[in-house]
Amino acid sequence: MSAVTSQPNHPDHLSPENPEATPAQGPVLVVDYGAQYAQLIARRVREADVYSEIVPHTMSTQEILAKGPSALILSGGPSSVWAEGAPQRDAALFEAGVPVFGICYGFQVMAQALGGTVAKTGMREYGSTDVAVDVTGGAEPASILDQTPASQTVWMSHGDSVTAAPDGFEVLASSAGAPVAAFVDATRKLAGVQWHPEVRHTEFGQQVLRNFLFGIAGLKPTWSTENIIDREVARIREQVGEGRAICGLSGGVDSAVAAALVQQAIGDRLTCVLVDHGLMRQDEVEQVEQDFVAATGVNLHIAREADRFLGALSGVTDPETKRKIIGREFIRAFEAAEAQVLLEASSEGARVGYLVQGTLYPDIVESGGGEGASTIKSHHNVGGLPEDLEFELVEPLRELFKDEVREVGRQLGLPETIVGRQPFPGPGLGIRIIGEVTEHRLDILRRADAIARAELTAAGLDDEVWQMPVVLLADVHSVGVQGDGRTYGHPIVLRPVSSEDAMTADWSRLPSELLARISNRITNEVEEINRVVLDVTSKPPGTIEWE
Ligand SMILES: Nc1ncnc2c1ncn2[C@@H]1O[C@H](COP(=O)(O)OP(=O)(O)OP(=O)(O)O)[C@@H](O)[C@H]1O
Ligand SMILES: O=c1[nH]c(=O)c2[nH+]cn([C@@H]3O[C@H](COP(=O)(O)O)[C@@H](O)[C@H]3O)c2[nH]1
Ligand SMILES: NC(=O)CC[C@H](N)C(=O)O
Ligand SMILES: [Mg+2]
Repeated sequence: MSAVTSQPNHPDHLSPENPEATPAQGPVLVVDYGAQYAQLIARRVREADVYSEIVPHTMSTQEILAKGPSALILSGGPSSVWAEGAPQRDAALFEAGVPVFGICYGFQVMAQALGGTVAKTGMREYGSTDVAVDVTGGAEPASILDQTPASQTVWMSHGDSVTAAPDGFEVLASSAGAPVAAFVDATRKLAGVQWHPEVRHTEFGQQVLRNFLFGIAGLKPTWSTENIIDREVARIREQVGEGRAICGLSGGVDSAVAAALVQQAIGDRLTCVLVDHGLMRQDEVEQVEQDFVAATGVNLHIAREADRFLGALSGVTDPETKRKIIGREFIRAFEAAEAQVLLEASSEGARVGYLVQGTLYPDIVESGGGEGASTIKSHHNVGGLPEDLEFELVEPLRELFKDEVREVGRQLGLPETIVGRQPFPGPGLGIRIIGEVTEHRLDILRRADAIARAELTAAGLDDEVWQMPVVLLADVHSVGVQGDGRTYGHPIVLRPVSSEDAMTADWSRLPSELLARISNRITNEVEEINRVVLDVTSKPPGTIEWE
């Protein structure tokens, strides 16, 4: 399951010019109904050594079958099967003899197409959910729940539920909000689950997928993989040729790995640019400047642009507007840095042309870049890019997830202090102040954040916690009593989460002594804060960042 054993969703791999990659067994096609997780499903199938790629739900049944799939997986999606214009599927797809597995919306589509019932029961389930497996029935010879326990915790994200399975199906499991949570018709090789087996937080998810692929569909693990590093270095060389590139470098994992790959491809024709947008954490810019260059030897230019960003953000409170402004100003800052970079490289008059970004697949899908996927939030480096972008983007990691990127970083020899670093969003503290972003509010948040981070580190929990945003509720006040006097200060939110790829997350159960220490220190040392609250929401339904 390492980065180097995963394949992107790239049609070239199945093209006739690439006979080596053309498997005797047709691909498992993931029909994307606008899911956040379609790419994750394809990745999990490939991790089971079966080739998989994604097709849009707008493809007709005939077109899908013409691709010769060995099996189909219908993904989740934001629609309700009852909504007008909701994507549907005719029964022909299920009658073609090709094994089909439905996940969440795909499960509901399958149930509806074959005569089952889907209803809005009013019982919605998001995040961790208990399901009871019906062990009495136990579909023979193969069930998708083989080798999983009678009671298990899965991750759900649904409002509609299947209340009656179609004829010929056996109901395998139920939950409080999903009377039919899994079903199978082993004879017709059709099966489905209401939950998400593809996310890491679903404990037996990979087993369920394997049960479908090997037990129900009878596939063989024939897919072997190629090396991501070799492939990406070759792609970058082809794209950039003899040109020059700048890389937006934040000190985070993704840009560090992207920079290392591009450096391997084009050497010192790469210059890294760290934009100090005034939204960084305490001492962060200085730290990246020293430690990063020492560890990697990259050519680093620091663009000091706090005035540009804070000016543009003045008076803005809407999260998407903030994100778009930050995305635009990042590009303006890179353009301004370009001239300086060329001057330093004595190539005035030329153009850099290429901008390297550490964009990952989750940034793209959350920005609404998947097939029919909802926009959850516009990541500054994707959905926040301005229309008049003149750089050609170089994004060697855009098909990968964070755990894969960390693995690539390790293979490239980057130190653990960089590849193990907790993520920090490009828009920085700008999306952790709920309300307008001002110098004063940034200063409050920076001081509180520094305390929380120092205490987490002192407790030795940096590796266990994926990240811990500290969020300032700048427009909220609450009453307190300090030194026998009344205060009317701001609350601050701690959002520690565990995750593997940021697609799903759970709130971290931090020791209460640690929470007490953080709360005590922040309220004592940061005058403007008189209350510390803990966010105990999983993703879904929450996201990790508040904006
Ligand atoms: N302050 C910054 N200066 C320059 N580029 C930046 C900055 N912040 C973010 N970027 C660019 O935006 C991309 C996306 O940011 P993101 O935070 O997702 O990645 P990262 O910072 O590299 O890694 P991590 O997820 O570990 O924080 C980065 O890879 C980088 O190319
Ligand atoms: O570079 C980034 N630019 C962005 O605009 C952005 N928004 C969220 N994040 C990070 O992405 C991961 C998932 O975050 P959410 O659960 O809040 O969507 C978490 O790790 C977030 O910190 C961002 N990173
Ligand atoms: N994640 C999903 O596929 C959700 C399916 C559908 N939109 C529901 O809420 O039930
Ligand atoms: Mg970052």
